[in-house]
Amino acid sequence: MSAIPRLHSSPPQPSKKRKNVSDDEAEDKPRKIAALGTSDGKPLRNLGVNKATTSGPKRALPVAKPNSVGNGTNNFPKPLTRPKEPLLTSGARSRTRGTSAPPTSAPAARPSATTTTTTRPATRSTSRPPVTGSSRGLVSKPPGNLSTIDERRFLELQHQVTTLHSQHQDLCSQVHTSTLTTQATSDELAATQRRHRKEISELEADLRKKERESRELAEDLRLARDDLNRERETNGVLKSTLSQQSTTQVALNAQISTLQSQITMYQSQISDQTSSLSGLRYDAEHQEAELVRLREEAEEHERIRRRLHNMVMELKGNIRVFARVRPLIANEIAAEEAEANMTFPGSLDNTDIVLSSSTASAMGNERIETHNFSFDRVFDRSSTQSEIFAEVSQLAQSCTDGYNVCIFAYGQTGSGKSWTMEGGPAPDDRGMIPRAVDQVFRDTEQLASKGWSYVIEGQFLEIYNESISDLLSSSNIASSSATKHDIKHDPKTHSTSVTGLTVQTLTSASQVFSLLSLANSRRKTAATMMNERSSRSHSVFTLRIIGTNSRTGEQCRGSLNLVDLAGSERMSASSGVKATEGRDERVKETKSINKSLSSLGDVIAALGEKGNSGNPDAHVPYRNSKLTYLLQYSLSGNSKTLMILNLSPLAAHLSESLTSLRFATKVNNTTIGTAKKQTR
Ligand SMILES: Nc1ncnc2c1ncn2[C@@H]1O[C@H](COP(=O)(O)OP(=O)(O)OP(=O)(O)O)[C@@H](O)[C@H]1O
Repeated sequence: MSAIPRLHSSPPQPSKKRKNVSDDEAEDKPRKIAALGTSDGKPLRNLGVNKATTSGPKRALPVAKPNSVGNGTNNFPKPLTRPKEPLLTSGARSRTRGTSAPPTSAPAARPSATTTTTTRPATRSTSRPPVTGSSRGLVSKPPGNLSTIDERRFLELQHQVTTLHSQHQDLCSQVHTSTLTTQATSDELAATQRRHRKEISELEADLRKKERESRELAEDLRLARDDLNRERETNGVLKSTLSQQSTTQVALNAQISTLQSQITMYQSQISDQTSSLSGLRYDAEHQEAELVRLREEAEEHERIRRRLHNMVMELKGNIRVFARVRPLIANEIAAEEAEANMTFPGSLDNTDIVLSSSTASAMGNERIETHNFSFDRVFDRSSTQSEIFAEVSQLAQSCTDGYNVCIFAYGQTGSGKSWTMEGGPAPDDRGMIPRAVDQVFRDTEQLASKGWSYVIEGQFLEIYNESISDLLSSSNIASSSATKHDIKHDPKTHSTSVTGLTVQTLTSASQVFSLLSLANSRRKTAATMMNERSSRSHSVFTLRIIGTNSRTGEQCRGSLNLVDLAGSERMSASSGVKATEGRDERVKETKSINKSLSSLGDVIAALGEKGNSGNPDAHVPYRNSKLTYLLQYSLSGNSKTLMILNLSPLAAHLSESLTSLRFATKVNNTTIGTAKKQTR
């Protein structure tokens, strides 16, 4: 805006002139007022000037007529008022020109301020009426009818009029000068305005351009602000992340310093331990030698243990006999069957059983007989399976040491043989077979730490009417019974095998249990087909255990035979079958059973005699029955044999119980030599 000139600035010359004019007017005003009034200050209208001049030439005081100035037709001076400021508009300028400015030709004749006084008479003579001449005439000669006072008064007024005329001329000259000055100023102002308009239009164009630029800048600014806000948000996120990272870093630094101090501590410990390591190494070598020595010692202890265990078993007798009386079962209780009179004296060692029976004499008197029996252990009606196995477990352990072991269950039908050997499904009711199998697998696992590894094989057969059936065969029991099975002995290894019999390699006790249940289901099928065949047959479950010691190279071969014998009742007791066909079959069965059981007794008796005579070549009739021939190596002096005599609690079975007790006593009194370990 500095380029815009100030509207009120004007060239110095005209301004100075105008100022001079104003100053002159300011100086002239009091004089003019004073000149127009009387000496005592009264206004001129109170004077009788017009009245006085009515009679003379008409010369009125000049009255301002705006449109008559400068047109040359009116010579009256302009009123004694200050000239107006010229307007800036062209209309105003034109009016100013038309009223107060002289004609355009006037500037050529316009005198300067200094020449005004010298040229005034000439100007008056050309453009104004000859006022001065008539005035002089009045001054020089007043009317003759006036008094002296009035004449003097007239002269004074005339003088005043003259003075006023003179002043009027001066004022007109000043007005003219002012008009010229105003005209110049107006032209200059117009030029300035045009220049200003041009400048304004240029400035407006600039302004529009600047506004456009401003809008663009504002848009840029808005975008930049948006960017800035986004950057601020990002910055805030980064700041919070940074503060979290800083916190984590502080924690990590603390951990690092802790770890470094620990590392320093460990390094010092390691250096300490390194120095003691050589000492420890020396100790370790010594301890290793000590360990070898201890291991050898342990193996020696194991050998001693086995020897001592065997000695204990020998002291107990190679054929041992337990007697067990079963409790009454539900149907017997319901039928209120009478119990036999059995007592168990000697509660400390549990080895005795006393049966009392009453018979009527020929004279009709009642005769009471008591029968005392003594065995290795006697178990009364309340005994449990685990109590029986506590005595049997040592035998099961012997077979892993390389001995042949044979456990018989002997007794009449229904006396509890199967219950004792196989037991019931509940864990507490499990019999000797599952418990012995468990023990064998446990022992082989424990002996593995002493260098022993074992191969265990199993077979399960049945002897019915002197023929062998395979209870583990995949074919049905009838076709299996038709297959001929021969018994073979190997005198070198003292092992027995049966031709055509299924032999399973066993790896766990659970596998054995599934085999036993398979065999039982086959026996039940056979029982349906063949009339209580299970009670009339011998079943033999055999585990063969072959051990090898990887450290000592020692080998051992043992076997465990678990035998559930057929019912031992006599012919008279089993003759209750009415049908001829069934009776013949039962007679045949009974004969077969009695033959095998009496053969068993004969073998045991012969073994006893052999032991007593000291003749190793004495004959033992093993071949008299399939059962004794099969169990040859388990009954000989090289084996350990246990007979569990099962007894019925019923009074009705007392006679059979006494027969069984007498047979068991015979066995119990037999010494069959010293068991021999089958090792190489
Ligand atoms: N100690 C016992 N506790 C409970 N019940 C028993 C016991 N002993 C045998 N029993 C039950 O007596 C009944 C006959 O037992 P078991 O079948 O074992 O006799 P067994 O001598 O094997 O007969 P068989 O010669 O006919 O096979 C079965 O019902 C059996 O559950």
